[in-house]
Amino acid sequence: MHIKVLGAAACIGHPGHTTSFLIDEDTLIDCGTGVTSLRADEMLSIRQVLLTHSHADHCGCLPLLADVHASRRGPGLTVYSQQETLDALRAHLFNGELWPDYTRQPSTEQPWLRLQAVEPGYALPIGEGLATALPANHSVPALGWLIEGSWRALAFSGDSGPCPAFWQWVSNVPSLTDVICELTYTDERQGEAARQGHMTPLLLLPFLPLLPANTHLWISHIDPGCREHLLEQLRSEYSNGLRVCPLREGMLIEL
Ligand SMILES: Nc1ncnc2c1ncn2[C@@H]1O[C@@H]2COP(=O)(O)O[C@H]2[C@H]1O
Repeated sequence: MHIKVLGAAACIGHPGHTTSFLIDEDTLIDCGTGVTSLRADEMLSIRQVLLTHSHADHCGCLPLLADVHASRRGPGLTVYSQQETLDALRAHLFNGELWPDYTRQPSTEQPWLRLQAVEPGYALPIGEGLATALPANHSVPALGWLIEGSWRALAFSGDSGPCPAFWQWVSNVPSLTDVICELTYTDERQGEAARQGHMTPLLLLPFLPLLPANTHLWISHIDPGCREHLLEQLRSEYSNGLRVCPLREGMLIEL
C-alpha cells in the first residue's frame, strides 16, 4: 500500500493545499483542497473517503468530488465518519441549497454519496490492509485513522489537541512505523490551541515517549505564520531519537 500526500496544510495559498491523503487509488483520508490536484479519472477511482471531521479544510471538496462521480456517471463514494459529522454534511453541504443532495440523487437507494456512521474501533478493509477509526479531541466531533498495510502501519491524528486514548491506541500497534500528527501552533499560542482543539510542541511532548524510538513522526497542519519557529521548538524540546519531519505535498509513504 502507498499513501500519497495531496494536502497537509492548515490554510490554502499556493503551494499549500488542505488535508487530503490518497491511499492506493481508491481511498481518501479527508477531502480538503489537496484532492484538486488529481485528474478526473483519478477522482473516479476513489470509492471511499475516511473523513476526520466536518471542518471545511477537511471536507470542503467533497461536494465537488461527488459531482465528478455524478456528472461522469462514476461508481459513487462512501464517506465513513462519526454520525455527528455526517449530520453536519447533510445539514450544511448536501442540503439542496449549497449543493445538490447527492446523498439522495439519483435515487435514495443508490445515491452518488453514501454516508456510513462509524465510531473509534470501527475497522474497514482497504486494499490489502485495514483502516481503523481512532479517537481524537477537537472543537467538533473528530476521528483519527490507523492504516495498517502488510508490513507497516501509519496513524493519523486528524485535527486534535491532546488525546491520551489516541496515543495509547497507537502505541499498542506492533507494526507502527509512521505517525502523522497535527501540530498547528507554537507554544506561545497554547491558549488558541486549547480553545480550538489543536497541538503545540509542549502539548505533544508527553505522548512522544510512547512511540517506538525509530518511529517517523510527520508533522501536518502547521499554521503558516509560525512554521519554522514551531519545528525549532519541537526539535529543541524533544531530541530523543524520533525522526521528525514536516509532511509535504507530493510525498509518498509506503506501508
Ligand atoms: N473559536 C474558534 N474555535 C475553533 N476554530 C476557530 C476559532 N476561531 C478561529 N478559528 C479558526 O477556524 C478554524 C477551523 O479549522 P481549524 O480547527 O483547522 O482551525 C481553526 C481556526 O483557524
